[in-house]
Amino acid sequence: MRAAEQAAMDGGVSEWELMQRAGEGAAQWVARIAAGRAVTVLCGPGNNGGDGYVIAESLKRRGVEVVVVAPREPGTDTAKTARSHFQGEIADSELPSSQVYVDCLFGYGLSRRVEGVFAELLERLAAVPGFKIAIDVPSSVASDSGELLGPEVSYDLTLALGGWKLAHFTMPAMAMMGVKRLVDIGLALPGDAPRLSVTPSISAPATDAHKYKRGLLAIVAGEMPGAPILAAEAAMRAGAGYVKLASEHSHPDAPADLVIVDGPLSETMADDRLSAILVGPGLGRGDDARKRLQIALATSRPAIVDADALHLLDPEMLGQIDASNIAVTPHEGELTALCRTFGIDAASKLERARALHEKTGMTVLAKGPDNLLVGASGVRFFPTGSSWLSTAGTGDVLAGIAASRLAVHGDLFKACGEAVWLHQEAAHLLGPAFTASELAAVVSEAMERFL
Ligand SMILES: NC(=O)C1=CN([C@@H]2O[C@H](COP(=O)(O)OP(=O)(O)OC[C@H]3O[C@@H](n4cnc5c(N)ncnc54)[C@H](O)[C@@H]3O)[C@@H](O)[C@H]2O)[C@@H](O)CC1
Ligand SMILES: Nc1ncnc2c1ncn2[C@@H]1O[C@H](COP(=O)(O)OP(=O)(O)O)[C@@H](O)[C@H]1O
Ligand SMILES: [K+]
Repeated sequence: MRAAEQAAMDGGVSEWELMQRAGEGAAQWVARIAAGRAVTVLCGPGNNGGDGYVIAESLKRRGVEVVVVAPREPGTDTAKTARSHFQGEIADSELPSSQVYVDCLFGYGLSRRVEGVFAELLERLAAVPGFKIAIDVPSSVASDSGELLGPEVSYDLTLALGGWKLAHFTMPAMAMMGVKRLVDIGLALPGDAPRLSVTPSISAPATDAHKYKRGLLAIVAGEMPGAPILAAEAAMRAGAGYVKLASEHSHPDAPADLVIVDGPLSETMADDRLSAILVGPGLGRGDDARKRLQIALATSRPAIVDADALHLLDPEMLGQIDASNIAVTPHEGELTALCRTFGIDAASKLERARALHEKTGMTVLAKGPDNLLVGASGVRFFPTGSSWLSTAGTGDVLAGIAASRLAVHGDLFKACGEAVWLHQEAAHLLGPAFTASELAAVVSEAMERFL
């Protein structure tokens, strides 16, 4: 953001002009929400506070009753300019009772824990009823990590200024932001900046499609039969023309349309029509599992590696293959295990996922409420999905969808992104309290949104 703002200023747009755009853009939202009700604006000492004075003045001009609470005088030149343009009432620390609150204490300049008068104000803000709006980011949130550096306030709306910050899509910060909207202030973000994933567009099979052309996916089963079946159920509904389960177990409950191959894995993997491989769900973690993983990866086919397999991957195994053919889909615990194995010591989820990608060449989909994808096309965050996804087996469904998409087009980064969207849409269709197999069953219905 600082680079983008600097570029705009080098191009002749002053910081004051940017602040006016940000403040006016935010004030339009606030005025609509206030709908005639009184508004209290909390202004901090930096440019986030400056935005607050612009918002307050703009609201006043529109006839809205406004009180500014500012425990400190502005410290930056631009915020001082903004302050001087505000003609209304300023209180120094008491939070008046109001129906709409606008929090402009700190933005991306927050650099240490919020304490003293600012912490007290945020604690009071947390306790009062009313509609609460965070400007740019909630004031106790570190915008680059999503870490909480002060009192937790539950906001109804967060207005990001000029561009999304990492905190907008990272836990724990994103959970307190309410609805999120972006206020455009005319900045051009650098091409390699982390971005929000855009809704994918999925094509129906070509007119001349047949099952192999649409993609043959092999799912490598292992010790536990349930997980690969769940993945297969999802994969059969996510685009691949042919899904095979390579298993040495009997699967009496497997659907009739799933082909189960029980011969030696090396023979199944020798089929040169294979477009993609999924290995990990239900694999087990013993010697046999390790061998199966090695056989699967030795094919050099694009692969989704998930669940148990994430505890077996190590630098030695990757040393023998082209790891750029692999996407891993770890949850928090699996990401920690991978970082341990590959000697990565980084603090935030983004830094860990990025380091894992850079060190190994693998595409990394670090899943969870704050899904994050790092790979050949950069970094992508995703809109928040249904928290009902937090149930056993939904990870297997995600892996099945990703592997199926991979079998269709062979692009790891794209497959992982599409999988997150399809997974979330399937959850959305089901509403509350579904099971993983119900989730797998509606993946084809979810597909409709993206065709
Ligand atoms: N630079 C620009 O071009 C623009 C910036 N804008 C706004 O400016 C914000 C960033 O402004 P700043 O960089 O001035 O930073 P902030 O306004 O976020 O806060 C920084 C100020 O607070 C102090 N501070 C940091 N942590 C503190 C703590 N825990 N307790 C007490 N004081 C603390 C700092 O020393 C500094 O004075 C953005 O979030 C956005 O709202 C917008 O106006 C758009 C244009
Ligand atoms: N609170 C949540 N909000 C949104 N999505 C979630 C939440 N918790 C989990 N998920 C999603 O559900 C899936 C869970 O996967 P995982 O942890 O591997 O479960 P399992 O191993 O039981 O299949 C992931 O895709 C994750 O992103
Ligand atoms: K703020």
